[in-house]
Amino acid sequence: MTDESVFDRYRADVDQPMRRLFAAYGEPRYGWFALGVIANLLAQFASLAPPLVLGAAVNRLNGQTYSLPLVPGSLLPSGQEPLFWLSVAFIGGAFLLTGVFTYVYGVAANEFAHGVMHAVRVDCFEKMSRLDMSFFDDKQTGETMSILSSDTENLEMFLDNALTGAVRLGAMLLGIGIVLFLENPYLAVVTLLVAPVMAAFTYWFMKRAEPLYAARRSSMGKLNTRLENSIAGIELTKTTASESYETERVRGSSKQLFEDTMSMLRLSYFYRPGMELLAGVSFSLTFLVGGYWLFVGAPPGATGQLQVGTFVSFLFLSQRFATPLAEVSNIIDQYENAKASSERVFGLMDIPVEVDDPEDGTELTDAEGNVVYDDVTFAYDDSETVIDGVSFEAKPGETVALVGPTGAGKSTMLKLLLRMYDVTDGEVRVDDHDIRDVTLESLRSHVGYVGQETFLFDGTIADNIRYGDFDASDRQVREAARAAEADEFIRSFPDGYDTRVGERGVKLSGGQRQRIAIARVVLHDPELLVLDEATSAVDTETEYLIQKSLDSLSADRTTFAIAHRLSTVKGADEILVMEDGEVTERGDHGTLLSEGGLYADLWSVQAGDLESLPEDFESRVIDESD
Ligand SMILES: Nc1ncnc2c1ncn2[C@@H]1O[C@H](COP(=O)(O)OP(=O)(O)OP(=O)(O)O)[C@@H](O)[C@H]1O
Repeated sequence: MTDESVFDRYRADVDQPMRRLFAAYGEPRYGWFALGVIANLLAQFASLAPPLVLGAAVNRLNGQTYSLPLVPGSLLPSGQEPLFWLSVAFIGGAFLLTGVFTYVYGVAANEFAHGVMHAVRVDCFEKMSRLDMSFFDDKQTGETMSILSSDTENLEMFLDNALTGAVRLGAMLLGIGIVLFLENPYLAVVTLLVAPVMAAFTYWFMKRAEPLYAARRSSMGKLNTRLENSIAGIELTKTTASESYETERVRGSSKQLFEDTMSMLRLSYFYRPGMELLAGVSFSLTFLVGGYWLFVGAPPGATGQLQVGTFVSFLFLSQRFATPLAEVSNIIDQYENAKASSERVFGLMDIPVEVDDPEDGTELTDAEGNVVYDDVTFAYDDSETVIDGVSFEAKPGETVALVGPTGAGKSTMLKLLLRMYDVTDGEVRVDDHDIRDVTLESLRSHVGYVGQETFLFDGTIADNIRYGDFDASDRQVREAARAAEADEFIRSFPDGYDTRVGERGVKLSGGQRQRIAIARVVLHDPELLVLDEATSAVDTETEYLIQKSLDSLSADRTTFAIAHRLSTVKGADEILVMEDGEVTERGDHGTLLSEGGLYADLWSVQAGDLESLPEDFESRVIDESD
């Protein structure tokens, strides 16, 4: 469902993701990268020394000269015993150096890879938190989570393992190639004869593997989305006894992933032994030609003698080919994953933010709380108009109530004030500023919002009241809770204000969560208050308590209240009755009752007086979009 998403649109336009990744995130850490590469090269070169020393020692024992590539013979001692000790020192020193360089390489490569991963993750989150509400309306949670976790991990794996693995492989091939040529060019050609075949085989593998990796990634994404959805909907699954249905759905997605993984692995398992076989061919050829040279005489085209020690070194070194080459499939695997992951990362980063801070935005300071909706029209995305030419004014300190049938556009109206979305036409002004001209932070910090459902972060009750005013003292938190009629129930918990609320606040009742949300607003003390059916989800007794605290909260600040229970907004300065995105009636409670319109009918319904309803009542209150 989320597969064909806004992500795909921007992902498709990401150009050269890996280059961009290096330019944007690699650059500040190039020092670590360079150190890692150099240490890696040195470690590889040091590890080539023991077979060469072994070869030289064997030569000496056969009465031939003890020589090492790149080491001038004049520096070497001539006696057998000093040469023995020198060999021991060389071999010991080579292992020591390999160890030290491998350590340096490990530290540097990880600093680089994890540094990039950390920066990418934080930037992705920062970008995500600035994205428009409409992005979240499309429910991209699973996809966004997987970018923040598994995609950044893929990048880390590639930068840490594969990139340095590739460097190591290159260093190994280069180092072995050079050493072999220095030792014996003829035999070196024989040993390296299979290298072009290996390259062709690798190319073939990469071409075949690419679509298989893509298929696997896609089924992995689908499975994640499925799991995300199934876990989020566990309550519905249980209440409708649909566990087996959900399991079947997960089984289907998991089976697809299994099959795609197996097709990929079948190719991969074919490649790895294939490379090992080619490395074996290289070894056998070296053995064949070198052995022939030693036992029979110079092979066609070769001149001179082959020393036994040189032959031993060759055999050891040509064996070294196999392991790093077999790693190529891992490197390709991780490269493909990282490429797709950086596409996803930059796909997210490239999503444009519509509702953003204006350039040179004004700070809304000391708002008085005058709010004007001036001929406001709004539609979500490109769909039909939800608010249609609405105008009204709320003077500082006034309460404006919005009532009307479900789907009429009441919540949408208030979301426009918070700039969760921008108006399509007209403007919303606070203290004579078009809200699009002031900074988002200063606008929102002047508005307190209590919705139908309250989200609480996992943490303590005090943390949740303090959310948004993080420096508030314990005393201020308690006072706010008292004003929100929450102090009493909070203190009845054994841990009081330090009680942990559980994920999303599940350990508290709806009414308790709502009172915590109100306490949060009281503490914040905003000039504007938005109450979107703040009491709809609670019982009558709690509603009474909440209403009491809301009444005192709204007494001296501009308040917008949406209510289905009309008794809660009876005292509002102005009541706007909305139908199909338009304000069809306006006035205070008395005026609206006397007009005998929809408001008066709704009031009759709530008073239980169904007899007096006009015939068209039902058709007016039924949401046509349902
Ligand atoms: N995020 C959204 N994306 C697209 N359309 C939306 C979105 N939210 C609401 N709508 C549509 O906008 C219209 C107005 O919805 P809104 O929530 O503002 O109505 P409401 O009057 O507050 O309803 P209720 O009283 O049921 O909360 C509805 O037709 C709804 O389907």
